[in-house]
Amino acid sequence: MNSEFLAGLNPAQREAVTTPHSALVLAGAGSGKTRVLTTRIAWLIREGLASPAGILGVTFTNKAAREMQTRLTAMLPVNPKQMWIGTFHGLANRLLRLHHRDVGLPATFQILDSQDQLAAIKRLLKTLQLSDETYPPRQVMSFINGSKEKGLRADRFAPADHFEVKLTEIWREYDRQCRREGVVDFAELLLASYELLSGNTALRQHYQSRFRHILVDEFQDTNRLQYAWLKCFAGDDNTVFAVGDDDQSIYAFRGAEVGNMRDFLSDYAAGEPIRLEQNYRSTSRILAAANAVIANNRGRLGKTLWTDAGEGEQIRVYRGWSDGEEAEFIAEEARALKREGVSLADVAVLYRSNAQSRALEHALFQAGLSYRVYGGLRFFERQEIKHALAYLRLLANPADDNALLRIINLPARGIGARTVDGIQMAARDSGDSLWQAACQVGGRAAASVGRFVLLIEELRTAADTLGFAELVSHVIDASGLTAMYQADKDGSERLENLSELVNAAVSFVPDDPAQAMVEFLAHASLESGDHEAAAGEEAITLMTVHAAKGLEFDSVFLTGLEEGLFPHEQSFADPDGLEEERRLLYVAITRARRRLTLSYAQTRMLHGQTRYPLPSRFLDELPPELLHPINIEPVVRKPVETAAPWAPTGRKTRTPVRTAAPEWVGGFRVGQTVTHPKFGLGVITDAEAGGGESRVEVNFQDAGRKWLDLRYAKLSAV
Ligand SMILES: Nc1ncnc2c1ncn2[C@@H]1O[C@H](COP(=O)(O)OP(=O)(O)OP(=O)(O)O)[C@@H](O)[C@H]1O
Ligand SMILES: [Mg+2]
Repeated sequence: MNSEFLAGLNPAQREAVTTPHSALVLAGAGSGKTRVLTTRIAWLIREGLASPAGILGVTFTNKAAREMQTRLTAMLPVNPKQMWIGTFHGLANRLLRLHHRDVGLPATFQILDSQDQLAAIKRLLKTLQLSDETYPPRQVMSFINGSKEKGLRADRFAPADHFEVKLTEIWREYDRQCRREGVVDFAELLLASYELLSGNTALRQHYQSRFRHILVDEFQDTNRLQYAWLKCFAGDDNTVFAVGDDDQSIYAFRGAEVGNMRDFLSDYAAGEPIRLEQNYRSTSRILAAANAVIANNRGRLGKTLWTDAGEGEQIRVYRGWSDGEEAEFIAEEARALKREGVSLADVAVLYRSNAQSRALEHALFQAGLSYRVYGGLRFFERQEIKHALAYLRLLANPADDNALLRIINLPARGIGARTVDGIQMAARDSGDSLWQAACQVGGRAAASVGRFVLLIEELRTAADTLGFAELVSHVIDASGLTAMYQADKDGSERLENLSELVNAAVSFVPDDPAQAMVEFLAHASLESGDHEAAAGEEAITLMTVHAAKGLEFDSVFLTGLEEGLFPHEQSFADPDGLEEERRLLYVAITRARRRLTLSYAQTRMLHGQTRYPLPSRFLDELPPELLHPINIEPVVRKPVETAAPWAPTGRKTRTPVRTAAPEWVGGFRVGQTVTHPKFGLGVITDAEAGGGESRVEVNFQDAGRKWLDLRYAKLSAV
């Protein structure tokens, strides 16, 4: 039992690593849950209690899976491919590849990412001659996915009303279309592999005796289907080891259920959860801030978290006049850190919404700092990459109608929309794939379509002789994509990305070289946006708080702490929504090891609109003694007689003091927070002065935007 892996762990961690039973580790951020899980795998193998092939490990992102594999190969002489470590989707894909026949899929089935899925739904609505105003494609998509994530099938679904009857019909047709084309969406990956196992006792027993040890990280974010999926692997003799933190559950909007934790304890007779209470990540000030925020949530399972890392620096709070100024401040700070010798790889800038990254990217670019945006437009989602992949997909699977539609006239080769419609109609009538229909086109379009068919056939021949990476390169050139982007004066970045795609193909190591293309295409659909094109270079990490889960950085800038943004406006109406936002904030704060900077702006451009947000209510939930306002004069707190109606109970008021005033009108200026006896609290968004008249426009928290004449309006500054 005295493995070297146990040295350096605290007693609770050691217990978790070595427990012979199924167990749930319930512990706060940075307490070593992921470390314990990884160490447990290494320990089980080293002690001879498990073989690498007997491990099933579920992580939340592909990046986390890769990190875990890298760590394990450093600890043990194992081939990481032997262990099944991956995301739910990645593992489901692996299962379906092995058993595609049992679920009626072709060996080369393709995975639709959400963009592809949306395109497939739009195409279907057109075929069914349904209006996408009556049936908005996104709504159809979330109906289908949401239902599948509950383990449902169109045949067993009980529609609640006429609209759902119609949606269910579309769903049934959509599934038929996917089958015909040999494609599978994300929700289907999980559901089909779940049905495969739950419906086949022999197969289930096979996997149960293979994977003696099942380990799950970030367990709080599993949904019902994922829970049921895991259960298929867990027979009487398997141990299931799950680690999680109810305070970090941030995917309720996608059906994640903290209730799974309670079920886990009873389903696996796991006894009491194992608690880890020491945080090894953050300074005590950072931890105190996180603890203070999350204490405002109800119904928590309850945990203790402490650190002996020392107080550390205060948490800095910066207020920018605009989002641009906020971004410049961060760029300036990052530059200063770099001058001090801090590696940019230790710096992260986090935000609530992807749309915020633009201003930040701009400022970092201007400052000449390298950065990497995660989870924005993923590498494999870029249009030029999708075009190239569509050629490969059509080579791998001629029935892939999505792929054919994308490239039949791209680059333009004189095949008009009417010809494409004709092909679609012919395919519908004969039940053929679009490819088969295209091969039979006659008449005026025969020449142009014929050229396309010849091209694909030529590429297919090339696929038989070329290595995979050579094939990718050949496809990009022979298809005309290279020439198309060369002719485009803004095409140079796209050309770079295309050659990066060739690089990705060169460095891709398939499990089965004969299947390199199919495996690569699956990888491209599942990859969660952490393609490290400029790997090796030290760069600042830009990501959403959701994407930052499980990660840690020495310095964290958390931006956009504004009402409407964080907490997000969609959460206002619903106390559960607000609690989820608070958990998100808890996740964000606990990413920081040593230095945390919070920032907000008084004006922000979002989705093409200028907003004048109030500072986030969450700022009020942080104990003031932990904070160091950088450019805000001391906050004067005074009691209010009546709290603003939208304010949560217990909200303290604060007197924001503004930076240099751009424009004063009758004692007020744009950006200022004011109150009105009838309309309540608001922010001045515009002002006009002329003659004896001065007017201001105020955006009231409750009453919306109003122009007020300053001669009559009883406005007062807050
Ligand atoms: N016993 C220990 N001694 C020293 N460092 C430790 C110990 N346990 C964990 N750590 C370190 O603490 C940090 C946080 O660990 P880890 O990421 O495993 O926490 P976690 O509980 O998974 O956090 P999160 O909830 O954010 O996912 C890591 O840098 C890890 O290496
Ligand atoms: Mg973790």
